[in-house]
Amino acid sequence: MLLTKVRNENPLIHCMTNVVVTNFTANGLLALGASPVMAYANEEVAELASVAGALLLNIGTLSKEQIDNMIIAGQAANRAGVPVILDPVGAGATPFRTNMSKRILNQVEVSILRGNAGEIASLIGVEASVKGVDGAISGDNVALAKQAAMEFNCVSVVTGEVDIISDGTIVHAIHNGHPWLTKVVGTGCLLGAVIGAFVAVWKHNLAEAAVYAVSYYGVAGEAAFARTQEEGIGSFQQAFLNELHLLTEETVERKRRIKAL
Ligand SMILES: Nc1ncnc2c1ncn2[C@@H]1O[C@H](COP(=O)(O)OP(=O)(O)OP(=O)(O)O)[C@@H](O)[C@H]1O
Ligand SMILES: Cc1ncsc1CCO
Ligand SMILES: [Mg+2]
Repeated sequence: MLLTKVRNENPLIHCMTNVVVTNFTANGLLALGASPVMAYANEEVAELASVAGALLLNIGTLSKEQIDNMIIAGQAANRAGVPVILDPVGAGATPFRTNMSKRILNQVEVSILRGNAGEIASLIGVEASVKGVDGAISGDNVALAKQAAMEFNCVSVVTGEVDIISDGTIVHAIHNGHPWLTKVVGTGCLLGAVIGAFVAVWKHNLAEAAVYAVSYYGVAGEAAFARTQEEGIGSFQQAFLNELHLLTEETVERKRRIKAL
C-alpha cells in the first residue's frame, strides 16, 4: 500500500546531503517514484523545506555554514509540519561531527534519526564498539535504538546486518538486505532519503513508514544481488536502482522479514 502511495503521490524530498552521494540519492529517489531537489543556499532553504514532503539533513561533507543552513531549513520544516530526517554521517569519528549532529538535534525537531550503530552510539554517549557476532550486534542495537528514540523524541533507525527501528517503545527488526549494500558508497545515505519519501506520504505513523521503507530497501538489495552476483558490485549498483524502480508491493510484502520485538 505505502509503495503505491509513494509512486502515486510522487513526494518532493528536499535533500541537504553530501557531495559523494548527491547523484546516487537523486537517482534513487527517482527510481522509487519520488522527486528529489538538492538545495543548500541560505536564501532559499526555508522556503523549499516548508513546501517539501520531507527534508533530509545528511552531514557527510559538512561545514559550519552548511550546518547553519540545515538548522534554518529544519526549523522551517518544523513550522510547516514537514518531517525531518537526520543522517549524522561520521558522528563519533571527530568531535566536530558529533557536536554538529547534536546541535541539529537540539535546535530542530528531528522526526527520524538514521545511522549505523557507531554513529547513533556516539550521540547518546554509549561506547561505540558495536561489531561482532549477529546476536550481540542486534542485541546491542535494540537498546541503542530505543535509547536514541527516547532521548531525541524521534523514531530511530539503526542500520546494519539487521536493521532496528524504534519509537522508544515499540521495536522492529528488519532481516533483509545484503552485505553488498556496504560495497557501494552511499547506500545508507540514500536510505535516509527513501525513508523521507515514505514518511512524506504517511505522516501520521512515522515508525510504520520507516519499517516499510527499510524492508523495501533490503528486499531491493537482495533482488539486485540475485541478478548480479556473477558480475560484481558495479553491476549491483545499477541493478539496485533498477530494483528500487521495478519492485512491486506484492514482492516486497512477500519477501520482507520483519520481527516485532
Ligand atoms: N551485513 C549486512 N547484511 C545485509 N545488509 C546490510 C549489511 N550491512 C548493511 N546492510 C544494509 O545496507 C544499508 C546501509 O546500511 P549501513 O549500516 O551500511 O549504512 P551506513 O554505514 O550509513 O552506509 P554509508 O555511510 O555508506 O551510506 C542498509 O539498508 C542496511 O540494511
Ligand atoms: C565517503 C564519504 N565521505 C564523506 S560522506 C561519504 C559518503 C558515505 O556516507
Ligand atoms: Mg552513513
